[in-house]
Amino acid sequence: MSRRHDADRPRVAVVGAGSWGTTFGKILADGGASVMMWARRPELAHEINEAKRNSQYLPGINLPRSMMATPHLSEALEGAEQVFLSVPSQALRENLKAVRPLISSSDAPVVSLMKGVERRTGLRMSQVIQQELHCDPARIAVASGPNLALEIAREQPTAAVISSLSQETADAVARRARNGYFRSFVNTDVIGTEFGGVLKNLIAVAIGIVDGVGYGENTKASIITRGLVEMTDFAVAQGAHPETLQGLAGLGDLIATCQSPLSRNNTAGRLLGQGYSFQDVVKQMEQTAEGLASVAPILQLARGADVDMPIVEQVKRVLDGTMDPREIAPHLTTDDDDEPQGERTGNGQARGGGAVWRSIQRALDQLRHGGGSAAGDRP
Ligand SMILES: NC(=O)C1=CN([C@@H]2O[C@H](COP(=O)(O)OP(=O)(O)OC[C@H]3O[C@@H](n4cnc5c(N)ncnc54)[C@H](O)[C@@H]3O)[C@@H](O)[C@H]2O)C=CC1
Ligand SMILES: O=C(CO)COP(=O)(O)O
Repeated sequence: MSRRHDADRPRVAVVGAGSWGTTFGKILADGGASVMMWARRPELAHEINEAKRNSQYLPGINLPRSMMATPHLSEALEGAEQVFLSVPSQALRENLKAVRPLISSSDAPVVSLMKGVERRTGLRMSQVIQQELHCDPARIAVASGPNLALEIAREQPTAAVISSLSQETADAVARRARNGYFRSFVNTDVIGTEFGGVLKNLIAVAIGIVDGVGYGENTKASIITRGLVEMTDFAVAQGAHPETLQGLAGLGDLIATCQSPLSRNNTAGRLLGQGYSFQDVVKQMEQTAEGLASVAPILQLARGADVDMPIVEQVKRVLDGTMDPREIAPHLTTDDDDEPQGERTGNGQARGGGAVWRSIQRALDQLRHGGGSAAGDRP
């Protein structure tokens, strides 16, 4: 089968042909683009081209004819109007070094589909892209939301947020990344959108631990609810808008990832809760569970911003083997001398405290004064 672009369709490139890269390629192709995937392994590129399948990552899914793959990065990127990146976060920087000379004369938007931070630097993926490509940040976008790959590959409807400092870039990417089963909203809060995706992974690991030890719905509901406060306090302290964490990239993704056995972070947590060590879990995971590498840098950033993250702290302790998973709770059980806290005040934290409550109040104020809906994702 030929791997030539259809001249009538806009060309896009997707770097990384795992479960999300391949699914996003299908979203783009079903939205009208001619998609060239870069797959590291030639045999995977061959399977995508010849069988229109990616049987390892998306069993049972037929891929569209307008989706092709190549093991050659230069071929994937040639003439691409938009470039989507979907490799594990820890591998992004090394891959960008190869991408850079190939797109140096292009001003195509570069879009991160990833949900991790770099372990060594604590940087978000858009920051790593900016550093390695030396490009205008207005060219960079990120995509995030409740997007379990296999559900989307089965064309079950969902939505996401495309975020860029440039409204124009966000709009251009959102127009490309939409079809009958996938709706892209836009915002300009890159920090909130990226951290939403990173942080919900950590809460999903905690929920997996709860499942693994066999606790029930109360424990999960309280960890999800307090987890959202933790996520919001952290993200706001880093410069995010609280509304973003109430949207698809925050609450939406938190619900999807915490509830679904398809989630790799949730699965990794379940194994930890069942008593497997961190090393055993890493060995058993066949796909990327970003949360495992993000815990330490997130806690370091949280300490720097004076934000408490008791749930994420417990995940770290379980990963380190210094806490029995059965001690998992929405609070640190070792802090039993704490004074009672106001539920929504976030414990008076430095800058992020009370962000959830403030955003709810702002929304209520706007409604009361006839100001329409609260700020946030817009289609
Ligand atoms: N799978 C999902 O449902 C979703 C995943 N994501 C994010 O997408 C990103 C990619 O994850 P998945 O595709 O799910 O992971 P995956 O484990 O399914 O696939 C990762 C792909 O990257 C390749 N890879 C591994 N190491 C590499 C390296 N050093 N250089 C180049 N390629 C390498 C693998 O061969 C594989 O093709 C992650 O940040 C994840 O959080 C975001 C939304 C949904
Ligand atoms: O980000 C995801 C869903 O939105 C996928 O979650 P996992 O990486 O835990 O599978």
